[in-house]
Amino acid sequence: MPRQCCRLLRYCASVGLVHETAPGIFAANATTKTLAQPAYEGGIRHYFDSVGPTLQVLPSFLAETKYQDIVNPTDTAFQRAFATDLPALKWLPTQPDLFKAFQQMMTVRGAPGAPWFSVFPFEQELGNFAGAHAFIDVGGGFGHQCLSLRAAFPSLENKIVLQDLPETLKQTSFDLKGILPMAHDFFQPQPLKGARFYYMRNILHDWPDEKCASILRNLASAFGPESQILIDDMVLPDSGAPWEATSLDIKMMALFGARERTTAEWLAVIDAAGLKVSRIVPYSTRCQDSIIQVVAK
Ligand SMILES: C[S@@+](CC[C@H](N)C(=O)[O-])C[C@H]1O[C@@H](n2cnc3c(N)ncnc32)[C@H](O)[C@@H]1O
Repeated sequence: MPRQCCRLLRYCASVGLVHETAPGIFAANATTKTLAQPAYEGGIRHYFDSVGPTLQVLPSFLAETKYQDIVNPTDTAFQRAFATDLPALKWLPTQPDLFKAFQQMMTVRGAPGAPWFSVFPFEQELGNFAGAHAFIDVGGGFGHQCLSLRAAFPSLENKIVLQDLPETLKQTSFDLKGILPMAHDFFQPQPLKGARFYYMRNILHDWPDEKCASILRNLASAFGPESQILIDDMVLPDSGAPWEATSLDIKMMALFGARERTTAEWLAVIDAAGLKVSRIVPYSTRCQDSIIQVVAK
């Protein structure tokens, strides 16, 4: 093996990324195999190429803005890092490689845990709903949540809709058979009326409070008598939040001018949209990823 490769692999072995089976001989381990999957590779690229440069400028950005709350998606450390006036979620789609890495990473976020619908009483809530669209994944990315729901509930075939920006839908390589893809901007009124579930995973944590209220109002405008919104996001504890949650919160601050939220903060945002919470069902213990069930007041 060339000396250069050996040197790099010796480093990888020292931090557990490969096994050193004999002097100068290396083998892939479970970590190597995980990180070689496109979704995890996407995660590494996203953190190196989009999050890293943003966090590098965050300290000076915070000092310049005198540690004020960051609530404007067009005035965050991200704009400084990438010399753009666009919000991160508008700029990233203009950079296909960075955007693909971000979307790939999202397909495995939370993947090792129990799926949300195995804890939230999904079937019971679905009841005998007979409308055309049972489940709309609003801002559903590459469609991974739609696919796992369809696999768990085959009767939902052709009743699940994946909505996202056209740039996202164009890039998905998943076989979306039985799922209806639809380009839709969630800052516009929801065109599909009367669905049972309007589901959003890791959407509202990307936006400041006012924008969240606007997204929620656009969904509520489509409510039929059986409709509800399911927000799938973290609920921060009032104290003692784990590092995974607090670091994601800082990422939301730095890139999007957004935040992870405590129960009180969720209740306030949902109330501002003229809606109410009917229950909160946590489904992952470590980060308190939860389904926040929202209904008309
Ligand atoms: C953090 S990702 C979450 C993706 C997916 N829900 C998940 O949990 O993996 C945010 C998603 O919002 C989409 N998005 C951003 N702005 C949007 C808009 N105005 N309308 C619809 N989707 C949008 C992005 O394309 C992206 O797929």
